[in-house]
Amino acid sequence: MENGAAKPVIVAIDGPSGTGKSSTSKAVAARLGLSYLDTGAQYRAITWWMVTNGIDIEDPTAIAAVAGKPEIVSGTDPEGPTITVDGTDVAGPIRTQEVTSQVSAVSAVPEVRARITELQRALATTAERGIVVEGRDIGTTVLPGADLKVFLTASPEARAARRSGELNGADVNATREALVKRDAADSSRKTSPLAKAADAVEVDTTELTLQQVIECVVTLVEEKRDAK
Ligand SMILES: Nc1ncnc2c1ncn2[C@@H]1O[C@H](COP(=O)(O)OP(=O)(O)OP(=O)(O)O)[C@@H](O)[C@H]1O
Ligand SMILES: Nc1ccn([C@H]2C[C@H](O)[C@@H](COP(=O)(O)O)O2)c(=O)n1
Repeated sequence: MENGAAKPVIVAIDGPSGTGKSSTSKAVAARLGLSYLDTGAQYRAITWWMVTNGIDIEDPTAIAAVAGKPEIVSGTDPEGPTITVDGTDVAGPIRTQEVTSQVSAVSAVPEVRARITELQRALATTAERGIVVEGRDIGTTVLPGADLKVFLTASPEARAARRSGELNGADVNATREALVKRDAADSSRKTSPLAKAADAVEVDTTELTLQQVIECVVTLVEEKRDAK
């Protein structure tokens, strides 16, 4: 690039729930001076709006009809990511059990995915230094031309233990069942399901510390960036 400025690097990090996508992506983006986008937060935000406005979550046609209404804005600073719906900060409300239990149904509706995918691509193409985008279909559908694709995995037991720790010792078995159920729904939907891209690097995080995963991904990004 002219003036010696580095070319923007686009990183896609996908994987099932609780594999460490958010923690890893945020840390990698902060270390490398990149933007960060949590696409799960966007699907949670539109789900929050549907729930708040009394839309029947069992009715995909009703969801599709209003999918274009809420204005969802994501702040992409990895040191303080933000998410608003129609100007309201929803960072807290989108993490409730009510939203978590309904987000798979809402995110399976093609009109919802088209809307959110458009927002994601706009943010990715305007990130000056590049961006780390995490989700379920980033490498396969949203940014198939990403410079680096990483697919994080971990055993359901490890993921449930991590989540239970976050939820102040919630029952590990119930947590495990809930995340396995959500992964099954996310993997089996027709439109851009949770899937590993053929050219993604798979990292099994079961036996790795978060710091080890971060170092691994930072190295992968630096290798790609140096080769650009
Ligand atoms: N390698 C790891 N070892 C131990 N704990 C980890 C590891 N990676 C992440 N964690 C912890 O597991 C929890 C879940 O991580 P995180 O939210 O990053 O996962 P996620 O894949 O983004 O999940 P979701 O898709 O449900 O949002 C967090 O408390 C995080 O600190
Ligand atoms: N690219 C994405 C990101 C997320 N979703 C859906 C499916 C998840 O269950 C839900 C919440 O994501 P999380 O906050 O747990 O990462 O959002 C999706 O369909 N596609």
